[in-house]
Amino acid sequence: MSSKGIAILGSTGSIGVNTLDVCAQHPDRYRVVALSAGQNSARMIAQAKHFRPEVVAMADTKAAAEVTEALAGENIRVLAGEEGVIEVASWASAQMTVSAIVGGAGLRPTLAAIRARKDIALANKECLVMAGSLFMAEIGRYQVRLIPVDSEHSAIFQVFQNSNWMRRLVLTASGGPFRGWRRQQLHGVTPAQAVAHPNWSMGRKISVDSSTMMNKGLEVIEAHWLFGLPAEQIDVVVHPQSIVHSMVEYQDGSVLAQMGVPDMRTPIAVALAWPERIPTTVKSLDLPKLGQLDFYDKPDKRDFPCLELAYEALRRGGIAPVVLNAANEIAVAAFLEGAIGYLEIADLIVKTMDYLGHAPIESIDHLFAVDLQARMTAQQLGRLAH
Ligand SMILES: NC(=O)C1=CN([C@@H]2O[C@H](COP(=O)(O)OP(=O)(O)OC[C@H]3O[C@@H](n4cnc5c(N)ncnc54)[C@H](OP(=O)(O)O)[C@@H]3O)[C@@H](O)[C@H]2O)C=CC1
Ligand SMILES: CC(=O)[C@@H](O)[C@H](O)COP(=O)(O)O
Ligand SMILES: [Mn+2]
Repeated sequence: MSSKGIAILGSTGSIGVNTLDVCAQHPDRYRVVALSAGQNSARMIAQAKHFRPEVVAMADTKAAAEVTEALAGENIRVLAGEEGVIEVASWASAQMTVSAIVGGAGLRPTLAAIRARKDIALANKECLVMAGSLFMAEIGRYQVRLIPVDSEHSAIFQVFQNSNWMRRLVLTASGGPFRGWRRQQLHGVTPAQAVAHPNWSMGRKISVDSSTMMNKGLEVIEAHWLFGLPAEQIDVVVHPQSIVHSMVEYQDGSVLAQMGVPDMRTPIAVALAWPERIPTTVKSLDLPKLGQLDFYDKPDKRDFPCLELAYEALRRGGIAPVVLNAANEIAVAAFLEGAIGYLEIADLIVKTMDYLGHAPIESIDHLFAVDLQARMTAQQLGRLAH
């Protein structure tokens, strides 16, 4: 059996570390050939010494200089800046690129990987939120395989049969750390409270998104592009245990769900091995010990407006999802820095979407221009420092 070359974008993050863990369990199947990250030079140096890739890249040039110095004499190329990350994404000996940079910064490198004909294991949901139709067109044009890593979309992918016979998709949402809270209780929420997800250990940005329900909104848009169903056929149900990762209801009434303990190494292993399966060290699901699984309606939009904002952006199309995503990234970063309060996250997204209005997206260059404009607008409307 020949081994598969793997490039990982965002190797120092939560998905990146879990991906390396799965690869380490199967050294005969996977060769880690290229790694990239942002600023965490210490973690990258340790990963490079352990996995011995051919190349690593740091988006941050100071971090790249630190990695270059630490890896002198190790026969590992070190690249810097976004160009370096793009080289890693399209590295010649990689067959698959794992897209796990957080936020819109992942879009250019992931498009580069597609154009270099790499199969894509996609964790970065922002790519599809921002560029859905253009992104899927590139996947078709370059004839590469796109396998979702996001747990809900991996679940649907695993039980997917034929979209013609689907009645609806049902995405499960944990409800996050503030499940059941009302708007008046959310005023004084702190970053430490917002990143404390009840079931998953994840990066700070997606953890805040889970707490506002924006994560589920982004996932509705992601599901639309991956599986081709309109907003009206994509539902959300709250499931606090995160054991049922999502469901597909077919027109004959049959509902297929995928279950497992909440551990991202399962969807990562599915993406790396598809259409085969590989063993992982993920614990078995002990249903008698769990006792029961609970399901509730999604929260009232007056308490958690972000989910409905995302549905609205999907229905509007054009620039709306790009603006939604950009404003959310600015607002979440500002909240994490203590510059705005928790409830101002949604307020700033609404203001930015209202300010920029409706327009079609004409090209990928136009999309990046709108993204930049939306980020600057959100900063101005929120009176935030650039
Ligand atoms: N964590 C999870 O369980 C899940 C995550 N996802 C999605 O996967 C993606 C990654 O999430 P997660 O792993 O939690 O995030 P983390 O914050 O843990 O990791 C983000 C990674 O991206 C790198 N990075 C950040 N900015 C840049 C940049 N400008 N250029 C290059 N690299 C950059 C970081 O590098 P450094 O730290 O070195 O600065 C880090 O390696 C997100 O889109 C998220 O929505 C989806 C489902 C589940
Ligand atoms: C692990 C994963 O896929 C996350 O996107 C997760 O779904 C977040 O949980 P929420 O359901 O709370 O958004
Ligand atoms: Mn998810």
